[in-house]
Amino acid sequence: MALGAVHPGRAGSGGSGASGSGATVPSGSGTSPDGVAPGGAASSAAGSGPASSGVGSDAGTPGSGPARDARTDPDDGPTGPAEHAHSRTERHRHLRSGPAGNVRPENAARDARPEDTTDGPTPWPLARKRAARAAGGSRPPELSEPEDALGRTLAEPLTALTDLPPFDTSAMDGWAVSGPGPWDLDRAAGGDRGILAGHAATALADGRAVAIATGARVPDGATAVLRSEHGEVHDRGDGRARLAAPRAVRLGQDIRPRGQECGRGEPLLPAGVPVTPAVLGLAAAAGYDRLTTYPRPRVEVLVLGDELLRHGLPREGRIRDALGPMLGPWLRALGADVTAPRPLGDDADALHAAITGSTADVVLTTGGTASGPVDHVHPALRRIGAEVLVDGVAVRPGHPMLLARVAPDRYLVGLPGNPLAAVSGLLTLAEPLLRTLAARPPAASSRTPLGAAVDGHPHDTRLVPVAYRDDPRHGRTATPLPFHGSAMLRGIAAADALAVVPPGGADRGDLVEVLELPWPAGSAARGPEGAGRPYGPGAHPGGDRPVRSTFSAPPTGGAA
Ligand SMILES: Nc1nc2c(c(=O)[nH]1)N[C@H]1C(S)=C(S)[C@@H](COP(=O)(O)OP(=O)(O)OC[C@H]3O[C@@H](n4cnc5c(N)ncnc54)[C@H](O)[C@@H]3O)O[C@H]1N2
Ligand code: MOO
Repeated sequence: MALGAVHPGRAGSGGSGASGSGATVPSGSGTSPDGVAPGGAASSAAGSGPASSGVGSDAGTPGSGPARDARTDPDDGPTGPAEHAHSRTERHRHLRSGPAGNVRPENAARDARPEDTTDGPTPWPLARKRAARAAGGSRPPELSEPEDALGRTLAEPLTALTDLPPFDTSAMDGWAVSGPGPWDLDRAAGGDRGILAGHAATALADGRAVAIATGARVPDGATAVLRSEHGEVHDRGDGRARLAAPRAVRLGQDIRPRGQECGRGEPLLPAGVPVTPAVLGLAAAAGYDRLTTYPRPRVEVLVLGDELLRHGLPREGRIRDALGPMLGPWLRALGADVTAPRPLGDDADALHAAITGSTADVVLTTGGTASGPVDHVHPALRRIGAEVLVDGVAVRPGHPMLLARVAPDRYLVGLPGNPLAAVSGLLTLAEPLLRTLAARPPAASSRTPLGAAVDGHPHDTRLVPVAYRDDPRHGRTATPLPFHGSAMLRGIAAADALAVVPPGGADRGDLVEVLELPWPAGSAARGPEGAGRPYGPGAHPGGDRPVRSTFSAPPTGGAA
């Protein structure tokens, strides 16, 4: 519950007079049009639009936050909105002059921070590294049942405990034949239905054939399997039949030889591989009943905030807890074991007791990271003498996020309360920490061209929800989505990934790092009214309907 969130310098920056915005509160209220309609009509009118991110209160204004105020940040530079409200034209001018095209040269010296400075927010890439290295590794490996092993990491190589297939197997329904045809059909050998999968077979003599099912063990003496659609049976009237093959039959045709996939003792997968459903299948086929895996880190989620409701509609200034329902499944997808989120309200003693009493590897708090009167996370950490490893990160949204060691091998990740800021903290700090604790392999870094320009924060990284779209010029692009304000989840709920936009911004077509989300790309919401509409001119999501606000200030909040 941060109070006083109105940015002191924002009054002059609001009120572009532009109409048609999705913002429902006036500038200075904490809801920024930045998150709503980057590049939208209002932004062009203001000349410093929402896309000039990092400029609204949502994107945060450097040096303005309580977390920063607590420790003077020499790197923050000027804090006034005027400094940050670069027009797109202005930004492009800077971009063109920079060698990498992204960082404005005149900011480069100011932005350069020594790798391990303890002052000021930690640069985003360094924060992720620190989180990954905070823990030495996982708890010791253990034998787990397949259903528990799913999503964990193999602690030992998977070695075949059997040949696969374990015997010569028919690949087709038809007949096992011995030698060149035609063949005497042996109806007695396997009964009417021939040899079925899972049944034993007697040896087949040269010149004879027997019906066989897919997956059945091929009898000794068989030289090939003839598919049912490729053979002709001629009844000889005396209860016997002849089988003929109009086409030539190759030796070994449609027989899967024993050991074709692997021999017993052959390595199948190395240690360190994540256990996917396919790995579970392979392990079962190869003879495993249980797997040796690294245990999942245990995470306890503490949801702070007296204003939060767990059911029903927002009322009397209170809102629904959006993080409790979201974080459990998200953390599970990141490999953690998560208990039901605990709502703690804004109670300093309850927080202290919950942190010190927890047996989880990681306590994850939501809200209370700033320095409002009921923001208890920092005081709680001081009270227990925790070692703060990351205290604020140069990223928008989410800059007040933090990471601390609260006891040997026990960690606390403090996520800011604004929901998209919490996602930012989850991916910046919790994901790398949990990756190490779960002994998961590092995520493959992937870079994708941006589908539209994104204005940058002067010296903080931005994380922007994107959807993958096909672009005639750039192929698959990461197209920024609207509704990416720190208090909003509408953009991320329609997103395939989060684009990492470097300080200074990036242009359409620039390759940017993307953080994949733990659900399939392409499953994001689409449609004309969906948040999946791309960012850019004409994509103003709030411009086509009235804004429901009791305030009379311009709905866009201007450049804010
Ligand atoms: N004077 C300043 N105030 C604030 C600054 C700043 O720089 N100077 N930074 C802002 C930023 S950025 C963020 S992010 C927030 C972080 O604040 P807290 O971590 O202390 O979070 P709260 O104040 O508790 O909540 C912030 C906001 O989010 C809502 N919230 C909280 N929990 C939930 C939840 N589980 N589900 C949905 N929404 C939640 C809460 O009601 C507030 O609206 O601080 C700013 N303040
Ligand atoms: O509102 Mo804050 O930018 O960290 O999300």
